Amino acid sequence: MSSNISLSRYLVEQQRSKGHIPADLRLLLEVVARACKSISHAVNKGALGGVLGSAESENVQGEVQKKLDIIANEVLLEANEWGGHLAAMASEEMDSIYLVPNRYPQGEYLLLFDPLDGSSNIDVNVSIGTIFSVLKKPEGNQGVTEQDFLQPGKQQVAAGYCIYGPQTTLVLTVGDGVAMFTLDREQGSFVLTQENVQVPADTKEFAINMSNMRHWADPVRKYIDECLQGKEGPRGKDFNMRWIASMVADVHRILTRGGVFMYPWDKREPHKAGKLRLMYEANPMSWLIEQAGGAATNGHTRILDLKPGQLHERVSVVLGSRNEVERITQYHAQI
Ligand SMILES: O=P(O)(O)OC[C@H]1O[C@](O)(COP(=O)(O)O)[C@@H](O)[C@@H]1O
Ligand SMILES: [Mg+2]
Ligand SMILES: [Mg+2]
Repeated sequence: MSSNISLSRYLVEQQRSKGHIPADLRLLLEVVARACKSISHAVNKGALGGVLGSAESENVQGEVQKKLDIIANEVLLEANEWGGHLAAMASEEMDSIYLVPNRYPQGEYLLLFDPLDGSSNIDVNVSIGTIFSVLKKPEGNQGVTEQDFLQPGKQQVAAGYCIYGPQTTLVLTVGDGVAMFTLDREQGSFVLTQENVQVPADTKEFAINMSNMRHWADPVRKYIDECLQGKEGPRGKDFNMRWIASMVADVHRILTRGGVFMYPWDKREPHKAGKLRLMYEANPMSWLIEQAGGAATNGHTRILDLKPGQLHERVSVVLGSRNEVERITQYHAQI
């Protein structure tokens, strides 16, 4: 159902009547949305636009980059660097931070992004997305360093993602709940399609990569074991499983109908806290989930309270329906 409220109008209301965001943050979010629209067009062209397949490069995490990883990164950098709202940006695809060049006006915000989430889904035409997080540059500092980015997720001033699926939908929070905007391709604009998104506290659906089961720690194994026992087990109900291998798509499902998502620490690489990145994957998703009434922990601690030690820090993630996240977190305390 269309509401005829555009993203621009929603943001103006957040600024003027609700006083939630200043004008330059509103303008920054408009630019991020425009960049997502442009990535959506590139995704839709697929093989016709020459955007499928691998590039011959690796990112800082040692992962082979897809062409679309690089294209999406460029689109976000180019769209945002000259607007005057930002001081610097950081991305999954760049080793270190990107300072807004001196020839452009300097702003007060820091933008972090995973330009293309779910890269393994690109070539097989399955949903992918862009994740973003906005922080305020610490006051009083001249210039920007990586240190300025290392703020806990609870200090985010805006966060969201754009999913490129059967529909392109931008999902946003500025600390006033979660709203969803669907791209109307005829109008060329994002239109409000859901406000006050709520994740139910209970669920019968979990999302985890089951192929890693033998590597999990005991609390995760216990939780999934109990789910798999269904009606006959201690939970007394049957569970369903989904795994899209794109965090954006899995979180979008949870925001839409509930569920719990886990990418836990495992024994394959014991020195790594997890696979997902704290600052531009876990933090923005955790804030969205909390704003929708859900919960997000690393098995022990609320994700938004974690103080990052480095830009590309990894983290174990448990998020979604509140009662399930609490149960899994309790298992970590007990076992
Ligand atoms: O292939 P796996 O190990 O199941 O991992 C899937 C996870 O990896 C990710 O794709 C990582 O994101 P990138 O595509 O941005 O590297 C998550 O979105 C997803 O939850
Ligand atoms: Mg990702
Ligand atoms: Mg990515």
